[in-house]
Amino acid sequence: MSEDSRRLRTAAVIPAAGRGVRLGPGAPKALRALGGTPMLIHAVRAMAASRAVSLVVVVAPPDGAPEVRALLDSHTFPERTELLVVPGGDTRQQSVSLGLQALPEDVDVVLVHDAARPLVPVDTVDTVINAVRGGAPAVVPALPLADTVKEVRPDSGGGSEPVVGTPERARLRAVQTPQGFDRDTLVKAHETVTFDGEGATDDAGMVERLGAPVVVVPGHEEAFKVTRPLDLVLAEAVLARRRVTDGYA
Ligand SMILES: Nc1ccn([C@@H]2O[C@H](COP(=O)(O)OP(=O)(O)OP(=O)(O)O)[C@@H](O)[C@H]2O)c(=O)n1
Ligand SMILES: C[C@](O)(CO)[C@H](O)COP(=O)(O)O
Repeated sequence: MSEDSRRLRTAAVIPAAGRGVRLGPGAPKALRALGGTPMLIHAVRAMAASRAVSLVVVVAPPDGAPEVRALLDSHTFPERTELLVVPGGDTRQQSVSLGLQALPEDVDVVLVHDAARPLVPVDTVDTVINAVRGGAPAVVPALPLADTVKEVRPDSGGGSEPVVGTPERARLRAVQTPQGFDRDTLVKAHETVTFDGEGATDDAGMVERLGAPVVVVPGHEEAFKVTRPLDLVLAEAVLARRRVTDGYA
């Protein structure tokens, strides 16, 4: 049996090491409550809801791995789901790299999913996995934009920014997670691609730099990222509706 034919497992890496500065003061964002349960627990359950996902690697705040392990141990997940916890880094990119390093050899498909997207539906997770299993090396769930987007020249000072252009909206997509990858492609991207400034804002962007194809599949409105306080209000409302209509825990 070749090495590749033994790799048949799908894992999810959940970067959860961010502070959540834009959400305001408090605990690290992934540990803040949504419907009385930490956002991270919702995100892990969202990945574990897919029958294809048998391993979830949680990337904890750098000094918080023991607390995150204890938190996971105090909640229930499907029996089929193995959970690992590793400490994260200073940037999202570093945290994802540290999560990838923890993957066992038999994993061939990797999802990378923000802890800050706790309510992604399982159908979206499965759509991404199926597209990777169907042969795409990198798959991104995304939605068309509601707003028109302007490209500006930032840092011009004085509170106003000159507009450089207006990209054609019909060609733009707002990308979400989980992003799905052939493991070797994603690892190569993390080992070889470097970004200046803010760094890569998503993993698919790193794979694009490798020159490998990246495809978009339909995302979901409820896969939005909890970034600012208003997002938390929306997340609480979605969760409350699910609890009434779907019996969601
Ligand atoms: N050093 C970091 C920074 C971010 N993340 C994770 O990357 C995801 C997306 O990042 P974002 O929403 O920007 O989270 P924060 O960095 O926590 O937010 P902020 O920029 O407002 O501080 C989150 O699940 C966050 O925990 C991470 O694992 N390690
Ligand atoms: C990966 C991501 O969620 C795709 O939209 C996004 O780029 C993360 O950005 P953040 O600034 O780290 O939240």
